[in-house]
Amino acid sequence: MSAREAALLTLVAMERQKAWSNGHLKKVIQEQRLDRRDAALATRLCFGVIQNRMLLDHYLQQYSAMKLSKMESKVRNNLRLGLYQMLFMTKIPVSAAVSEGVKLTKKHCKNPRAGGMVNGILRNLARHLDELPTLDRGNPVAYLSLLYSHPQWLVEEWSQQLEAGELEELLRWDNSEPPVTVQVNTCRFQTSQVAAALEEEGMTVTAHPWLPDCLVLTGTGDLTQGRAWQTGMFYPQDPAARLAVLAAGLLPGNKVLDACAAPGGKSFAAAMTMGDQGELYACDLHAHKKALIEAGAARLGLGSITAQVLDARKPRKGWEGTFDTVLADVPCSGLGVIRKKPEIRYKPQEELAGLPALQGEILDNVAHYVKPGGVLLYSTCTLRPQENEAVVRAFLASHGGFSLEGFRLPGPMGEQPEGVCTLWPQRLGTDGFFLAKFRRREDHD
Ligand SMILES: C[S@@+](CC[C@H](N)C(=O)[O-])C[C@H]1O[C@@H](n2cnc3c(N)ncnc32)[C@H](O)[C@@H]1O
Repeated sequence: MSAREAALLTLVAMERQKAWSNGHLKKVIQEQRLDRRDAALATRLCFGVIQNRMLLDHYLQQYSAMKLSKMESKVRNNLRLGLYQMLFMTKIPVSAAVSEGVKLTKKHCKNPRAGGMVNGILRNLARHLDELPTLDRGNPVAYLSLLYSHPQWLVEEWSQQLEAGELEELLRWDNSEPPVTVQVNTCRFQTSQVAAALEEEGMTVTAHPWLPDCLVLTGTGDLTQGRAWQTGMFYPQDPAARLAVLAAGLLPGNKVLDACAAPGGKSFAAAMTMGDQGELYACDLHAHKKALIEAGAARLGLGSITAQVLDARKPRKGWEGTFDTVLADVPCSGLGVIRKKPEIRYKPQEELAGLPALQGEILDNVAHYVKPGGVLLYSTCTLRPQENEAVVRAFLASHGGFSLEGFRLPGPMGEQPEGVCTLWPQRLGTDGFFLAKFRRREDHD
């Protein structure tokens, strides 16, 4: 199977089965044994189409008599792949982008006329690539929305938080290629030892500019195949996710609850911060995810972690007031991690409406588990005030026993005296996160 075919099948699966791009693509790459070069090309094509879907569709629609929405999914996505290569992958000859698109359409589409249609539309576009109609700049939000393929409502929301230049930087950032960052398993290995092992596997390794024991990798291929992975030397995690744990100020011997823990990244970071000394309950609602946490903890050799299936909205007998720290890394809209999950931007806005209530419900319940004087750390990987500041305000208004407490983070974020902060990707070079640290008063029941 070619790289283009792998990308096409993933794009179609995303539309039909609501598959995640990354998960489905990895499966196809493994099943079809694509080599490193083809895997990289398939990934670039698939992510590129998702990242630019609105813009591609805007141009394609102007060159097609048939509505794109009425086309068979394989035809529509073949057109997108063809135009994406012409506009964004200038090293690929335009003729190859067209002919491969036509070939794949003929192979995969039921309608015998589909190949001819794809050929006609792509050839016509190829002839006019230098004179595509310019985008209307009349409405800046609509213009940026189309140029960077982000839904208009989202650009509108961010335009209320960021000035124009920064807003565009964020949108551009979302469509850029994310680096691979991993955290060293400091409980068992030195950072230099892990860097050397990864270099031996053929990767280029650099130390993260401001987060200790974090490595930035290029030329990775499938990380899980190497000895460094198999011996538990590291785990993949964005620096922002580790900051969310560092903000809590954990100490060896602490009793910690990670209430929404799967696949386990923050639990692993927490266990490492505590030198694997203490008790760490890593819980998640979904039974199948418990195994993911357990497998990760076993691979890393972290004995302090116990995984459990638990609904963070429901009281758990015997846990009231018993934890030094509770981490509430709640389910959210994920709009801070668009760079890694490009399709998350297209989630219908209505589907996000219930999230603040769910986040509030989880926070209300898990707050009971914090012992007097203990910490509750709220985090999301989104950049929407409704799921961030508004949830914090509502919590404070109904929990007189808790107040925000300042914390210090490594790197450019430094001191956070207010106890809340947004990690903006375009400023920090990380995923987008929101953190709030609450302390329960000693004298409050
Ligand atoms: C943002 S993810 C957590 C990521 C994780 N903390 C990490 O760093 O790897 C949110 C998690 O919350 C879980 N979840 C959703 N509703 C929940 C509930 N009511 N109780 C517990 N977990 C829940 C989801 O299954 C998901 O794994």
